[in-house]
Amino acid sequence: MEANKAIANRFLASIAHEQSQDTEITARLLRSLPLQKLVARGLAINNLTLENVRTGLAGKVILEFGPDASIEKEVIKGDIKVGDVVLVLPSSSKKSSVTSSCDGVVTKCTEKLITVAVDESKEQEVIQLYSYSRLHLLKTTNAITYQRMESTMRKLAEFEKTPSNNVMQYLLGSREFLAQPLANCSFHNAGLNDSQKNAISFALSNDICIIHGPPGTGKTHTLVELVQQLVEKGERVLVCAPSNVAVDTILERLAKVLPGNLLLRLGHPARLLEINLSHSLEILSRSGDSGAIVKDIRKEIDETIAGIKTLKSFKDRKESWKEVRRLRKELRQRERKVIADLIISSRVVVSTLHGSSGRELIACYGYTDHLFDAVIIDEISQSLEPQCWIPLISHCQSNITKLVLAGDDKQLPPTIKTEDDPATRQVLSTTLFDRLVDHYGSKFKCFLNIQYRMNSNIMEFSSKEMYGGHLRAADSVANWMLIDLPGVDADDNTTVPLIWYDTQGDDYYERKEEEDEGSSSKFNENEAQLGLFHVNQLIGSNVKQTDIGIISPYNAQVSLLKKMIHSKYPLIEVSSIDGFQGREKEVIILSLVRSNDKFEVGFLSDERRLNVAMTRPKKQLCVIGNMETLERSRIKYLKDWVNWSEENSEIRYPDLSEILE
Ligand SMILES: Nc1ncnc2c1ncn2[C@@H]1O[C@H](COP(=O)(O)OP(=O)(O)OP(=O)(O)O)[C@@H](O)[C@H]1O
Repeated sequence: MEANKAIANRFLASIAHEQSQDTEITARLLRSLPLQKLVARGLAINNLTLENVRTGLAGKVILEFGPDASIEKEVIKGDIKVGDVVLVLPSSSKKSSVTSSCDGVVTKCTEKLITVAVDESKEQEVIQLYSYSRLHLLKTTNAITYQRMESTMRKLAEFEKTPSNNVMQYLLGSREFLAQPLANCSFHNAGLNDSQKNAISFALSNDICIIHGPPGTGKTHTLVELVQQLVEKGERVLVCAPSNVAVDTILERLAKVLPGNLLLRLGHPARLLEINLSHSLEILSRSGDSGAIVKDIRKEIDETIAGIKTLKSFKDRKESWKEVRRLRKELRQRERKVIADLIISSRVVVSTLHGSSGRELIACYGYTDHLFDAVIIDEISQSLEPQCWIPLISHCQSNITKLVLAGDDKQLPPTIKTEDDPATRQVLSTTLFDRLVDHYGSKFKCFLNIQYRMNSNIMEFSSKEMYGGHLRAADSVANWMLIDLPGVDADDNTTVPLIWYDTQGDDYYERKEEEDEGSSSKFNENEAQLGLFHVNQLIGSNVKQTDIGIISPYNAQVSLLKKMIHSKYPLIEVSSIDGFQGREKEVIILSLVRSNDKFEVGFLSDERRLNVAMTRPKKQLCVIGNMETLERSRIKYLKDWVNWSEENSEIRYPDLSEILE
């Protein structure tokens, strides 16, 4: 079988399984937990009122919800965020009628307002929602992301022979890689280090390149310079990442170095930073002359819809809907042209991987044959491989001649929901980064070897175990400690980069959360007390709350820590390790939780998760955990970590009675 069909078929089966698992897990939770518990788990937002309905871009209606003022002062967001798919339901409705609700995508989520974009075809359901005084949102499975991966894989399978495009051939493993001599390059950013310069020159000279950037090594820095260089060469670039957060990070940096009119952000402008708003396709399409006409039509539609609410007779409502449909058709035609003009006149388009197959972009091929020369994908190790194919397959008409992938295979992989099928897990957890390195070795991989985040002691174990000892700390950070922060006192807690509170002994036994639908997590109360104890000491030494982060691999421990810490220190960030990937703090307290006689370590056995945890702090890492449980587990990485820590960190043996005083 041809390589394209083999890859596509492998993923098609896995995507289908993953989607069914994801849907099943969500459905089980929605079925079995009452609304209050769903809210407590962050899966629902209750007590909302529908305040406004307006027309969005590309056939979407935007529903604006606010908190029901008689019950809540603000929207209790839980885990619901921009990009999530939600069901909108009347608060009075029985769970059994969930299927008849209206679904949409969250486009904005603040304390005062949450907006949901629904398809215009759902207009009847939207009108029905108007008659309910109180509504709630339920987080549900995002079928769209699966559909896009699936249709991309189907298109990949349809190629009758290997495509002539070089980039595709590398991805299919059907082309030998021969590195080209490095182009001479004059860099805009004079401060780039040699490994960054090398990566940029390599990417400019070759069709394909992987930029391997361990934590804090300036991946984004490097990509920004690369984009500048490509634009100067006259190339059109599509920059993608799996999440909106990652996309916005790179957009913010690009906006500082590229002329505004060359840069365009696809997707909802909801969470864009102020500085990025001027690049939003939606905002730009509303300005200028053609934007003004489009705006007028939109206004007319919104007024007509608002009027429908007040109409009593079915016939009048039907007539008004007919008018809305006519206006929408006109709006779509005008909008399409305005949007295509904007995209074609830009040089760099930034979007999520899924967004790269959006209607707005694809419609441009009605006006031009060629949109992009180069595709850059950031956070490749957090993307499923089928996601990475989306920009390439959606724009195969453009005949992409360069692909640059950036990421780190030693940090957390994409989340996979499937638990019951190891084969599916294996297929999906192998990222494009892994597969290419497996096939081509390091032939087109460029390693960034200087990190600008951590004191060298904090970095050392990670460098040795995960990066072959090749990572170095920049001089500017190698020796920094908490005492270097303005106003911080010099004492035992601020002049040490690595601290371990060893909790071996009976006082710190782990406990299991009460079994609930879905899962049961672990927690360790006395470890949490110890976390609070260390925080008290740091605050006593004048370290700011906002400079401290507390993380743990277990959600139950995160909840416990939040309760304990936030009542006293509301500005300290408490998070799961997974939720903290890509972030940093001056000091990180890591609560490991596991402490048992069987030496079971659960989540701790994933070395990539621990690697993320230990590379978040800049000036101090404080680990709270039972060294014996780790040392006597069967996991070599954990044994090595304990042995290394015994030599290289300050080990403290807490006296619990003093701490609990
Ligand atoms: N050549 C350099 N000289 C000085 N500082 C640099 C250099 N390259 C990167 N930095 C700094 O290092 C920090 C990390 O850079 P950046 O955010 O680009 O890294 P990253 O690899 O994308 O980060 P992450 O680990 O979160 O993925 C930033 O504060 C950046 O300013």
